[in-house]
Amino acid sequence: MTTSSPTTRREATRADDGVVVIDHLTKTFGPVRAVDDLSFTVRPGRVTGFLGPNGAGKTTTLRILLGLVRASAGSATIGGRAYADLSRPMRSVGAALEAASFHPGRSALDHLRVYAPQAGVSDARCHEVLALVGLADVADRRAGGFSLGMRQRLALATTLLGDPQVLLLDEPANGLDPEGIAWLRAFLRHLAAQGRTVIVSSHVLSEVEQTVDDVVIIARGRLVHASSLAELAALAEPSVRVSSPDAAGLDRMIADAGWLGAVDASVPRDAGTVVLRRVSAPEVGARAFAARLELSELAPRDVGLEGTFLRLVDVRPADEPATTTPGGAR
Ligand SMILES: Nc1ncnc2c1ncn2[C@@H]1O[C@H](COP(=O)(O)OP(=O)(O)OP(=O)(O)O)[C@@H](O)[C@H]1O
Repeated sequence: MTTSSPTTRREATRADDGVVVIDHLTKTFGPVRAVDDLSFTVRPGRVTGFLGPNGAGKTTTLRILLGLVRASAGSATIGGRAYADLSRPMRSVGAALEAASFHPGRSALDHLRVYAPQAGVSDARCHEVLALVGLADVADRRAGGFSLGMRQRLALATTLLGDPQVLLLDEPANGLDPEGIAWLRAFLRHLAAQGRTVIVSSHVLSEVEQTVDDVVIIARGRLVHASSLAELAALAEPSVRVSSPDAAGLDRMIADAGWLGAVDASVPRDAGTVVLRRVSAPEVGARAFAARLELSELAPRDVGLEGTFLRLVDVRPADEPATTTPGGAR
């Protein structure tokens, strides 16, 4: 704990309103451990990607945060408070979790008017959020005729009604065309720059990697990795695809070099072709030359961020520790 002057403490308190803390959170559904002793913190002023494969526990975590599901153990708080204890929830947090459903016969504006009293906002705010998401021109059109992208924008407008400090959005780019995706990225960055906490969940990193500052990656309900996107990029490891007309010779070389553990088991292994992780092309070239092994392919692979993400969420032993620092993932 650091001491601070009254002024800075007041500022800090305001910023703290947007801090989301998941603390040793566990949720079981019968025999299923959907969330398993999960802890992480999300800060305001940044866009955070909440990532994990299907069934990882993202929705359950966010539903607990929104007070829709009760935790089995641990806590999930916004600005230090559980959702149920927030004095004006729609001012604190706006969420678009499920694929939004709208009354098809209701106009975009009327849809927002339904939620306005709950958010404690005026009719003017309904117009304002429609303009913010680029739907002002279709305010009076029926939502039933909207494209998926327009429905996503309307869902976003709904979450913004109460001018919330924290935004929780589940796969918000889904259904948007490239122009819409570019708009969404700029918009989310703008919201974070205003000091809001923006959490975007997705099961693919590539969908959000141009939008997020930070990543929280979970798998099987557990934390796998939490860092800035830049730190995640630093975890990329080299990998190389190697082929030889002499399949037996290739196997021998891999064994002699002590690379059996480096063979990527997730890549189909054709006779005479393997993918080696954490091994560089020059290392393989030198070994092959020394072993007088003919190679027909020696191709370094750019795993990219998505590759690093997939490696991290790969099924790992249940007791293997999560990583929160670069270089610690093994
Ligand atoms: N109400 C429920 N009853 C029983 N099991 C549930 C319930 N809700 C979630 N689960 C299970 O908990 C696990 C985590 O599900 P969750 O929906 O939180 O994952 P997710 O990361 O959001 O996945 P997706 O990306 O597919 O939405 C899954 O095994 C799921 O089947």
